[in-house]
Amino acid sequence: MKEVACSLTIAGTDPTGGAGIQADLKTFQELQSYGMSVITSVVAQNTTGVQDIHHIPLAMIEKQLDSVFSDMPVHAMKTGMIANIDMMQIIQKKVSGKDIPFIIDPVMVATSGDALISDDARDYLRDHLLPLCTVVTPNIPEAEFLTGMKIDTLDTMKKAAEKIVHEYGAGAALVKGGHLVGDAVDFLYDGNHMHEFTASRIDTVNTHGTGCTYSAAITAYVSHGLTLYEAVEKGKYFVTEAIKQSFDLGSGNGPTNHWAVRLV
Ligand SMILES: Nc1ncnc2c1ncn2[C@@H]1O[C@H](COP(=O)(O)OP(=O)(O)O)[C@@H](O)[C@H]1O
Ligand SMILES: Cc1ncc(COP(=O)(O)O)c(N)n1
Repeated sequence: MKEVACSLTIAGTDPTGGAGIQADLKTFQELQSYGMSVITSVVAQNTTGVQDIHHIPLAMIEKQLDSVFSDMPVHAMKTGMIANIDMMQIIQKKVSGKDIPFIIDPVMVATSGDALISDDARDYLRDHLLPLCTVVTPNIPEAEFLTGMKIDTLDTMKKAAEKIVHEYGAGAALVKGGHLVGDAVDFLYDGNHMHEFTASRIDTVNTHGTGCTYSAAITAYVSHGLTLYEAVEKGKYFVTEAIKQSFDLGSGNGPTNHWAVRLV
């Protein structure tokens, strides 16, 4: 029988296919990890913003998780948009105690600026989900919220990564610098070592779903058995190429190109 790596995403949707569950599944597919998904919220959104959000009933989120975990192997899992505390509690209950690498993309606000989760859910995520994760992947505004720090330099990015690990108990923190100026620099801190991943900044507005794509790539690589460092190194290459060869689709922030690495 053929062995296959399996990845699970627990997140919200994007009908235009650039972010959320759709971006995660496309990325898993490109990186040859069998993709599975549990939907938390159906989001009416496009490249210009969020038009509406419909939350999946809690019992249905729980049943989807049970459907996957009772039947399928999961070699790595990630979360994206988890809109409220009730949803977080269910996910906390279902992933606790499982010996599966767990990547949290602490999605709070869409690229368009629209809020995707409630204010109190941000606190809950920090206090109750971070201690469960292998790595959390905040962008600058998310890292600022998690740490209460002003982050506007490479040095403050590193300090935030250290705080997220030492004060909030995340297994590791990958603080992403897409929202700063200059090179696109990310820092991975694993409790012992600080690693830097740098790419030249690409001049484009097509950044819808970059965080989803990056965290999904890391999840897929980890599902294949790569170390976290190796997964982030390869994930950074994947997302950079996906931005470099992004599509001018829609009238706002267009989507990244998940085929990019296969094409280069
Ligand atoms: N214009 C850009 N050029 C190159 N890399 C970028 C650009 N914008 C973002 N990135 C990279 O894309 C990844 C996602 O980062 P970021 O935009 O900070 O996250 P999010 O999508 O969660 O807001 C990071 O590796 C970041 O460095
Ligand atoms: C359902 C959902 N999840 C996440 C994002 C954030 O996307 P980005 O990667 O651009 O921050 C989004 N727009 N929609």
